[in-house]
Parts: sequence; C-alpha cells; structure tokens
Amino acid sequence: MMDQQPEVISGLQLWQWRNTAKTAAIATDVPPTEVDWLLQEVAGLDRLALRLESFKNQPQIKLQLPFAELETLWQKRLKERLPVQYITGVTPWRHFKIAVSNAVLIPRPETESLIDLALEAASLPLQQGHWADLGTGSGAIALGLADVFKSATIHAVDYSPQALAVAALNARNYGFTERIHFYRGFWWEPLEFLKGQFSGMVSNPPYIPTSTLPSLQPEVVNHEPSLALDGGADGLASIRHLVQVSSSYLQPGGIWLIEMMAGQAHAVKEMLHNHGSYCNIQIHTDLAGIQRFALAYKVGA
Ligand SMILES: C[S@@+](CC[C@H](N)C(=O)[O-])C[C@H]1O[C@@H](n2cnc3c(N)ncnc32)[C@H](O)[C@@H]1O
Repeated sequence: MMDQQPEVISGLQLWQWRNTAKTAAIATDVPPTEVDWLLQEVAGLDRLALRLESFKNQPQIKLQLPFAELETLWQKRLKERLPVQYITGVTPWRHFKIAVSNAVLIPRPETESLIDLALEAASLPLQQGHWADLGTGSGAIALGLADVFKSATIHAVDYSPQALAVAALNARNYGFTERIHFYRGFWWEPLEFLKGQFSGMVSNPPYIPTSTLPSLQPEVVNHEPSLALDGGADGLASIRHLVQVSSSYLQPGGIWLIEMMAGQAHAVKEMLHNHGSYCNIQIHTDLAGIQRFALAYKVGA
C-alpha cells in the first residue's frame, strides 16, 4: 500500500469520506474505529485530530496513496473482510508497531501476556542465555523477549520463509538484528546445535481443530495463513509435539511456555504431567479469564 503515489486532498473531502466509511462499517458489522486506524496510517492523522475532527479545516492533507485507492481498500475491508491490519501493513503489539502481511498471523493482544509470564517465571540466571520463539510469525514474541531479557539471545523459528522475512524486518526496525536469530524449519529442528542449553521456550502454536476452521470469522479463515491456525484433528498436534520434544532442548529448570485455546488447559496439563520431564506445571488465564497459557519447568534444576 505504501508504494502508491501520494495524493493531496482537502480536510473537508477526507472528513466526508470518513463519515461515509463509518456508516458503511456499522452497516456491515465492522468496527467503525477501523476507519480511523486506516486514516492514522495513510493520512498521518493522530488520534486527537481524528477525535476532535480538527483535520476537517485543514486545506491540504497528504495521503500516502491515491484517494481512489483508499476507497478501494476500504471496500476490500467491507466486502472481502480483509483485516484492516493487512491493509495498513502494521498492528500495535505491546509498545511495538509490528509490520504484518498476509504471510503472518496478526499478533493478538492476549499473546502480549506471554512476555509478562516469561519475565515473572524466569529467575535472573534464566533471563540470560538462549531463548526460543517457536512459530515466530511476525516475530512479535521474539521482539518482546529481546526487549525484556536484555542479555539473552533469541532464536526464532518458523516453517514459513515468507513469515520469516516479515519477522526479520521487524527485528531490523527495532534494532534487534544482533540479538534475534532466525531459522527456517520444523519447530526445534534448526536448533539442534543448542540442544540442552535453552533457558526457555515460548510458543503460540497453531491450536485450532481443523474441523473448527470453517466456522471462524471470515477475516481469519479467509485471510490469515492456515499454517498459523490449523492445529490438526484435536487442535493439539503442535502442542503435543512441543511437549514431547522440548525437554531435550531445555536446560534443567528451563521454562516451557505456550499459548493455547479455551478448553485445552486440562489436556495440556495432563500431557505435561504424563511426559515426566516437567514440574511446577501452571495454567494462567488471559484478561478475559480464559485459561489461555500453560507454563512448566524442565525437571532437574
Ligand atoms: C499462531 S501463529 C503465531 C505467530 C506469532 N508467534 C504470534 O504469536 O503472533 C503460529 C506460527 O507457527 C508457524 N508454524 C506452524 N507450523 C510450524 C512448524 N511445524 N514449524 C515451525 N513453525 C510452524 C506458523 O507459520 C505461524 O507463523
């Protein structure tokens, strides 16, 4: 989107477009606030200017794309249910502005808590050394870990090379290229050379049962990568793998931390318990009170 030719229009013209776009949003069950997200990115307007509508009197506003293209993109949002984050190319996550494309899952607000949980769970020695972000997608978790664990090296893996390109861009944007290393491969496989040495692992793996996918919102099922969503028949295929394999990659006392779907906590807890290599198994809720995160330590510290 940002490669388009810029265009200058009047504040009044943009104000009128905004009103029409908001009315259409309400009529099609799209949050009207998304119109303002779009205008913040393409017209460089801040939240206050939008809230007070002070831009209405500006003689000229420079858009980062032709005005007609703005309308085309908004129609795609409404008719094709294209997520607004894929239109703007960015999404807020913690204090970052994360670049996204349709090669990556849009990082969700609930996933932000994984970073706080990792920080609370890790003693000072564990806040250093090697951490893994498995299934990094946009790289959001890797950025979050690099941000709170200033002396750690983050190893971020994804199976999708297109996702890794987005993640690498985000790492560059925040000056983390030295501290986040990217690998293409199947979960832990590219990290074999560090087996037994990891202070911790954080992952938000695909966890939606295959049969549930068609019932998700069209924004998700029609636009987000299925590799990021599909957790196999019971939704637990990736989590099961991460339970089985991670203990040989973690150092004794190392942290295992994942996000999961509502209703999976009991099964995940049981898997961790039955494996025999994990202790102090904990389930944590998200801000909505849903059992969303599982945390455990490798035995033997
Ligand atoms: C739910 S998304 C999470 C993305 C990002 N970590 C986040 O929280 O926003 C799951 C990610 O796992 C990746 N993935 C799926 N299967 C994988 C595998 N076998 N090995 C490595 N990554 C995989 C997907 O490409 C996707 O980027």
